[in-house]
Amino acid sequence: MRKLAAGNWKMNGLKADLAEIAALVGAHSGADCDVLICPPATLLAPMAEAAAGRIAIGGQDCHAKTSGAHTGDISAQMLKDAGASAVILGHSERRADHGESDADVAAKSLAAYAAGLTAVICVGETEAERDAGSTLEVIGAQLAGSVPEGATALNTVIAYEPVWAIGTGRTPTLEQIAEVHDVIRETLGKAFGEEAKGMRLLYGGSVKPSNAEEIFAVSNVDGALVGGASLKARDFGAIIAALETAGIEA
Ligand SMILES: O=C[C@H](O)COP(=O)(O)O
Repeated sequence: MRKLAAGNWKMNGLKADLAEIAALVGAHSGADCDVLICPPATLLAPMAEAAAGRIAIGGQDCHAKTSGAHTGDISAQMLKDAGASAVILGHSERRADHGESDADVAAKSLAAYAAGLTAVICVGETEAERDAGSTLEVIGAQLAGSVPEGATALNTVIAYEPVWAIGTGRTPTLEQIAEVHDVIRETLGKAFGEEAKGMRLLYGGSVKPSNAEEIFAVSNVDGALVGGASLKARDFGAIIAALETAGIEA
């Protein structure tokens, strides 16, 4: 399967930062893995133009409906229209800041499919849940509630992001990442059969150039969803290079 390096710019980036995309496209448009950058909505269209189809561009959220009286929201169709081919859904920051439930994430995923976007559906446990020994149970429930019927290897990517590892510089052990990713693959297999084998499973949470190689060598890790280290072409480029190497060695 082709690996995926996805960058989530979160609420960062001004027009001046489009230079990072130009640098990334210049250096990595022929990469031996897929590259996706999800900028804030204000930069979607100019970034898609700068990327010129050589790397993929995605949104960070979408509404479950296609249009209507929903001030401040963006539909999947609008993301597509602006040049996106994917959308991150159910990120823990959306779940925490906007009270998004698994059912909301499932509804948004269906909207993404209908618009022809790939849904990058995020799951992950809090530190308290890990300490309580309920990580696998939490992930299982999030998958069951957030990944809708109709999910395929083409339209769905799952990102495992332990909440306590996001932006903290802390990461799970490689064994802990393997344990969760293996369970995600198995759980998806029970729900979606053969399709699950081709669904890409990304790890996210404090991925950086210095730890990317060892994380990409872990079983069932098919790429990464990178926050802070995706903001600079140089750092993200190093992560892309580590993923390309992992793909060749696999
Ligand atoms: O979506 C990306 C993740 O939340 C990871 O963020 P981070 O790489 O800054 O820890």
